[in-house]
Amino acid sequence: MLEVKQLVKRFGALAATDGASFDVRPGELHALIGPNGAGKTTLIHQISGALQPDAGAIVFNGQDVTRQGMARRVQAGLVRSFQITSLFKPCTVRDNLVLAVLARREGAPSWWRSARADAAAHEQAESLLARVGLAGQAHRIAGELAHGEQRQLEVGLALAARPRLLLLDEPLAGMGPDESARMVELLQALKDEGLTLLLVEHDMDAVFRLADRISTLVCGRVIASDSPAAIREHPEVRRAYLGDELEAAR
Ligand SMILES: Nc1ncnc2c1ncn2[C@@H]1O[C@H](COP(=O)(O)OP(=O)(O)OP(=O)(O)O)[C@@H](O)[C@H]1O
Repeated sequence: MLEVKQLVKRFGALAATDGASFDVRPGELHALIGPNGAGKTTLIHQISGALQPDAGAIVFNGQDVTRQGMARRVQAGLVRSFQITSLFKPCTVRDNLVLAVLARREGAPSWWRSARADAAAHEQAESLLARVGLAGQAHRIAGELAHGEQRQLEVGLALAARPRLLLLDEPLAGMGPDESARMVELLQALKDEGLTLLLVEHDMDAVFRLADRISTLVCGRVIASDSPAAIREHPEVRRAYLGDELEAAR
């Protein structure tokens, strides 16, 4: 579904990605791991279209999207989860999702109709609420949700774009154990629906529980792409990053 080929992104003298290559297969949850500063976020930004690579190629469903902008990629189904800062914090959870559904609709948005009166958008928003585990929270103000719930809503906003591949950058960051468990459950449910996911995550427990395959990025290069079992035993991965983290996740 996604082929990342020899991506290079330089910031001055630093090559944040330095010939990174890996692929994501349809229906899999693929995790991207690596030490701090390895280039994971820079890689995700290039895949989503937020950053232009200096060299290399990104192929999505057989189409070279390397020079396409973010909006075109989203239309094609390559969607990065929104950041919390793009929630409409003064609005309710339901209104956030209704607006996301309207924003992603094909063709010109019908702004002359009241968003609140759009039955189809409401129906889709209700289904998204249930999918991300916020069905009981529809009337709450988004800015007043707990951190973990805001991240669940953020996934809901991304799902409103009907992704074929959903990119998630550290969805468990800053969460307590209960919030993490809920997000892991949500990611597992999305995977069970058949959605393809690419996940950057430092929580090795979650990564090894959820991932079908794992790519390890070190100094801007993917040094191994394999099953969790093979990555766990991979000598170079253990040496570069995972020795201690893997023992803890066992
Ligand atoms: N806009 C930028 N300008 C200059 N240097 C940058 C920029 N963005 C990232 N870098 C540098 O590129 C390298 C890779 O950063 P990146 O954030 O992609 O790593 P990461 O693997 O996501 O790290 P972490 O796990 O800590 O989030 C780092 O050395 C970082 O300081």
